[in-house]
Amino acid sequence: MYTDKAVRLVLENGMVFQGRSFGAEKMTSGEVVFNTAMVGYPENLTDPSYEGQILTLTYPIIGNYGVPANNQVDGISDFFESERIHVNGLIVQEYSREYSHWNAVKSLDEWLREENVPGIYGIDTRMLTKVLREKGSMLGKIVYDDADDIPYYDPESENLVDKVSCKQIIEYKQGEKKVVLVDCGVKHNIIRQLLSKNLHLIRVPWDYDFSGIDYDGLFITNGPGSPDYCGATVEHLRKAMAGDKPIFGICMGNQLLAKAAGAKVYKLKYGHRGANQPVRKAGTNTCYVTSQNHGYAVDDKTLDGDWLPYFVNMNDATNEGIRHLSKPFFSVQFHPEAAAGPTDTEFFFDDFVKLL
Ligand SMILES: NC(=O)CC[C@H](N)C(=O)O
Repeated sequence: MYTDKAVRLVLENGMVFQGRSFGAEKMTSGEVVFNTAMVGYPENLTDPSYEGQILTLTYPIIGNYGVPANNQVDGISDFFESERIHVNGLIVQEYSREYSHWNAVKSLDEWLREENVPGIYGIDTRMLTKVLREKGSMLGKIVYDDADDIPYYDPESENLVDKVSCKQIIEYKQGEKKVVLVDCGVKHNIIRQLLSKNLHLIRVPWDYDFSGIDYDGLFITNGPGSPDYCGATVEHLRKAMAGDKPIFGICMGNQLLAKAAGAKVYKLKYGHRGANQPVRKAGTNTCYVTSQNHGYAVDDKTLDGDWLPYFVNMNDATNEGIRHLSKPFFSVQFHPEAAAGPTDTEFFFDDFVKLL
């Protein structure tokens, strides 16, 4: 049974939200962010880009479809986005004790306890989200009424990419075309997508100098925290950009490609996290609904003349992708692999394969 103790969510601006615990019986701290998707907690909790964050789900009833089994083929899980839960804590309005789904094998509460991650329910997540939208993302902590306080933890005080990237090269051999995947904290659905295109994937750590590999294309993954920690990746990308082999980046990959191109990246007030973020292809009226999870954005006004903005967010007009004018280099800030979310932009994987 879940812990169900009186616990508090405390924000760095002093606001306190009273709730009750589920999941692991443990206090926690991190950056409090919110995701507006209605479904997708198994994918979101295991997305490495959420490392160190306390995730608020704005959909008011969470847990009612349980959690799937962690079946894996070659280390790639069927339904999760990595090997473990990456959030430091989970904030929900109502936790559904009952669950029912064809592939559910356990409750969300059981899974959180197994992975030693605390949850808090009974929080007015609409009010909390309004606070985060007005004041910006904030540090926060989940603390117990009957225990000593803990300090705030700022996930941006350390290199999170180094924590979640693979530690050595992993090869997935299938087709003839060789793609180097620079792993900044890759979501498994990116690997599933690329393998479904029959590629020979060589997954390398974020700071690996891949220039010695004879590859056909380069892929830069998503990843947690500030892109400023990934100077090594940016240096390697710059060297690759002197040639003309195709480069495709997603999310952190967009930010790192932009930095390699000389542009600036800044932190958004509260980020984009959800499954219905509208983007428009620059210079057209073509729009897509996308899955997103990012706190930083590229300042595309700082791109030099060889680069163009590729997509624009229709809510706040921030950059959602860049492309090179003449070379086959492009990246998107949103998630074409979805997981969770709409698959409308999955065609980018085919676009990339056609360039190889
Ligand atoms: N999903 C991602 O790759 C996120 C990139 C980066 N950590 C950000 O928050 O903007």
